[in-house]
Amino acid sequence: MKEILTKNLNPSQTEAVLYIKGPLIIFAGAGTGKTRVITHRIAYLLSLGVEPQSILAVTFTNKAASEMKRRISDLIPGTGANALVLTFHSFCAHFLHAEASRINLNPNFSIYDFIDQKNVVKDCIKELNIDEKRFKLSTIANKISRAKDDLKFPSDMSAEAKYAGDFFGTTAAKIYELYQKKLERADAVDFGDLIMRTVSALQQHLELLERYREKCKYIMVDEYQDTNHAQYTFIKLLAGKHRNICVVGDDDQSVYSWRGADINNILDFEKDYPNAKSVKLEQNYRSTPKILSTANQVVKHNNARISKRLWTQNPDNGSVTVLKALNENNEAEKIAEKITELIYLSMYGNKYKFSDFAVFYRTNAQSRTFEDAFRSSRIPYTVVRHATVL
Ligand SMILES: Nc1ncnc2c1ncn2[C@@H]1O[C@H](COP(=O)(O)OP(=O)(O)OP(=O)(O)O)[C@@H](O)[C@H]1O
Repeated sequence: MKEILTKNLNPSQTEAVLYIKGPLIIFAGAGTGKTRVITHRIAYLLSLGVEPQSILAVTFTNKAASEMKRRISDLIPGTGANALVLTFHSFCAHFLHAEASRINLNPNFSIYDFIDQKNVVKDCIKELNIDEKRFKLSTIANKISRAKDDLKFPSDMSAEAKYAGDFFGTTAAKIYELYQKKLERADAVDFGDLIMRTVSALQQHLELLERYREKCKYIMVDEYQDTNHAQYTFIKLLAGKHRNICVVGDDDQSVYSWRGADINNILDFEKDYPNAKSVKLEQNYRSTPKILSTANQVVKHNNARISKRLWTQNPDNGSVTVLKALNENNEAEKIAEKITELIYLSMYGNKYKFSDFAVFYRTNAQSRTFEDAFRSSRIPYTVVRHATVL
């Protein structure tokens, strides 16, 4: 089985798949077979007779979790489907349902999304007679979410704000306190609570912690560079004893600091888990050498990073063009013009279709400018969004 599972892996991938005892960090550049490694590693554990339910693989999106599950099932039909591959939020939601009675929670609790959260904040602001213009709903809702990502209770937020003489923070802490009371009264938890309450439960009830440590004997975390403090603590608690923890990520692809992600979680892994093994996946299977050298030139300027250099055996074709634009509207117009030009030229050679083009942007709000430009240039398009976390 070992030979079959490693047949389609390069040497670094094989090393990562076969290293199953003790802490392992896999630095995986884009397109280097990260998902292939995680799925093969789980399949390898299963092939050794490890119970599927004792392998926990955590991802950030449901889409990633189902893709991984599908690939594991292809490798090990039957048992593969039973491995615990799920998001942080769904693991914690299951945990809170299962352990509700132990931690003073109604097992039929509801889960509030960001819209519900903002409605509760609105009620709190009203009830506390606070100026809604100065204390904007979404700013406060975000501040509460960030506090939970950092495992901070209203009392922590209040103490910090008082210490810093921060009036805004002191008021936000009052809102946070009332917000929590309202959620409790409604038997509700929000996304941040799912993880924060799980962490608190594991910290406060040693018996629970031991039981879950025993249950989750092998832990894997995808996109580790995107974990926030709460998720990091959750993993550290579960893996703290057996230390069979494998994290996969790329410090060069950390884009969620605005959402509480802490790049130090990946950079400090080897400090957190002394004697951890580290494997770098640097062979890229998706891009051409020119794209990779351009990317390498950009990321090498990042301040704190683990040194790595992506390379590929793919043939070189075409070059990277840098387009300078005056502003975001001009940028979208120029891209629309370029697509129109290439499609028009193709009418004779039938080279490009609209579906050959993809536009990547950093934040959802940026889609608007492209959508406007595409509509006015009559370019058909689809906006592909991230799957929700639950
Ligand atoms: N050892 C290998 N030999 C040949 N092709 C490979 C190998 N490893 C990965 N690939 C191919 O590289 C591509 C990327 O693999 P995969 O989806 O597992 O990577 P990833 O690192 O998870 O991607 P992403 O950058 O989206 O996170 C896939 O097309 C996969 O088939």
